Amino acid sequence: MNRRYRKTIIAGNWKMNKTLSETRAFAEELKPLLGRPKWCEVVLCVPYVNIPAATRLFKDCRIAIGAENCHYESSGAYTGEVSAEMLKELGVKYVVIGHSERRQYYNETDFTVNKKVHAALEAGLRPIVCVGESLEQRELGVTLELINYQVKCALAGVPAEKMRHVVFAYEPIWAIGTGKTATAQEAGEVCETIRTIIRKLYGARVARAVTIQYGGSMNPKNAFELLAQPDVDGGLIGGAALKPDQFVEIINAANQD
Ligand SMILES: O=C[C@H](O)COP(=O)(O)O
Repeated sequence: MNRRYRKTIIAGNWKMNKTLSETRAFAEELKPLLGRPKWCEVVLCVPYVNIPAATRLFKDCRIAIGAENCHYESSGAYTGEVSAEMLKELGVKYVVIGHSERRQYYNETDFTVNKKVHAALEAGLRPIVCVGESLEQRELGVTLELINYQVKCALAGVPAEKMRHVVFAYEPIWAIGTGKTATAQEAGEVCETIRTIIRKLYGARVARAVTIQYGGSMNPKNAFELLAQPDVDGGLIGGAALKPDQFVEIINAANQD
């Protein structure tokens, strides 16, 4: 974390979990555990159907609401899809783009990720752009080349003045939901690489202001060490964000002086 230049963001990604009543129960349990907001911004990315309730339930504890995906067009004949504009009007602030589960199960490509980044920025949302390698790619030694490709594709055509709204999340696929975490060094190395790519594209001033999260089995036990890496500015948290006590412990790790 480098709080001098950029915001630390702890974001939960609930994926396809929690009904409306479970969302209410989560809020009730979480609120008494939350301390005073300090350094970090806290975000909960929830299923579309829970967004209206979540924006109301978490407003008084200053948790921003995010969506887990959006379409790249602003409207049209795309049955079942939701646009960035629609999310914006509901009070959504962040949107996860290009999560590996969407790339794997819904054929999202670096090309659609780029279109969605543009759509999110156009609508006034902050995209949390996910990049990361599979186990095979790590073992082949191509992680950094792949990250370079994913980051450059995601940012194609994004002007420098919009970059302060963009967040990256480095999520090694082999660490997602597996209990296997990247070591702090591995996470730090890739997050540093992402910043270097942004520096080459946009210059040092832009690069040092971009928040880069780590995601992949982050939990109360490993959060502090991961967040202590200079280029790891927060977390995108799946499983541990479903449990109020664990999520708060991670927020507390990010808030330590
Ligand atoms: O978006 C969150 C990531 O996929 C991490 O999920 P996880 O914390 O359950 O490994």
